[in-house]
Amino acid sequence: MQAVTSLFTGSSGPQYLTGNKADIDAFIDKFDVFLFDCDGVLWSGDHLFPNVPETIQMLRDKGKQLVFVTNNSTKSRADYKKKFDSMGISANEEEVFGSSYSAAVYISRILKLEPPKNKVFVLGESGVEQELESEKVPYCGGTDPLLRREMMPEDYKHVADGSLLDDDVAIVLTGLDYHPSYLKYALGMAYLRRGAKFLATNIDSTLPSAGTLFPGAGAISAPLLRASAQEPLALGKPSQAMMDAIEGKFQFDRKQACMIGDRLNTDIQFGIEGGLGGTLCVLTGVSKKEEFLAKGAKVVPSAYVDALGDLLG
Ligand SMILES: O=C(O)[C@H](O)[C@H](O)COP(=O)(O)O
Ligand SMILES: [Mg+2]
Repeated sequence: MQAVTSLFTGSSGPQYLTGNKADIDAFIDKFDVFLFDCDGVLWSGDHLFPNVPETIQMLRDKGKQLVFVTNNSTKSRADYKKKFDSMGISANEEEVFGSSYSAAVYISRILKLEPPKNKVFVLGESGVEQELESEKVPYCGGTDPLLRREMMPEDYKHVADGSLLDDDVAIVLTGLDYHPSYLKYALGMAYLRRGAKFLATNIDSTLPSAGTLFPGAGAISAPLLRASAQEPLALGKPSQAMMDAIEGKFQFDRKQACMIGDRLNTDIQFGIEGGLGGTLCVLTGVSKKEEFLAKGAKVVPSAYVDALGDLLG
């Protein structure tokens, strides 16, 4: 893959901003809009990183437009509003654009499948279900307690003869699922073999939480990729379908926008491929500075900080 570097990456590589107030202020002044990743930038699971609410407020006080762009599909925009409130972060539900919403919008407004054959089989949590509901897209699977059980001998026959399948399913959508089961995978595979479209909210391999890494959405969908020999269309970062939808909803000049994230192959690549004015890598999550400082690094941000709170200078 051709190296993708940000417009503002000086010849000397990405700018290290931590501890340099003048450079921080100059960097912030370049942009009117900040797209914020969440996991690994604002928090790690339920652990809020230091000075995050103050940093968000500082940018608001400078009149910056903020959009929260997360690949974490387990929560809906309404759920994120609750999480922001619980952590004292001033943010509105309308400012959230998650991968579950991105997938729901793609299905309802781009695919626009005709009922009744427009149902989605979900391998994921309630965030996906809530966003499908918000777009009036029918679904099954997901958090259905009937699927959180052992595969029974008779299930094989009922999957094979179709009696356990819903004939209206036209899409299999995978996200981060904390309750995967062999039965869910068996149903997902049966729908794909019937010709259902294979979509994913995102395919991040890992999830940063509690200061370490856990299996991510991509690890959850991997068994289906292997079993079906099909690749899903991923609608989260770095998908440019998501960037186009965000630009359409929030109306901003990409050159005046900066993507802030902790992961090179989602957040930073998303900002760079989207032609944004800049990207800022925060080192409290997945990616390490050695990855983008290395000679010939493939994805290089414009600048980086040790932690988001460093922007307070
Ligand atoms: O596995 C996942 O889904 C990701 O690790 C998680 O969603 C990342 O969320 P983000 O950093 O985009 O907020
Ligand atoms: Mg992240």
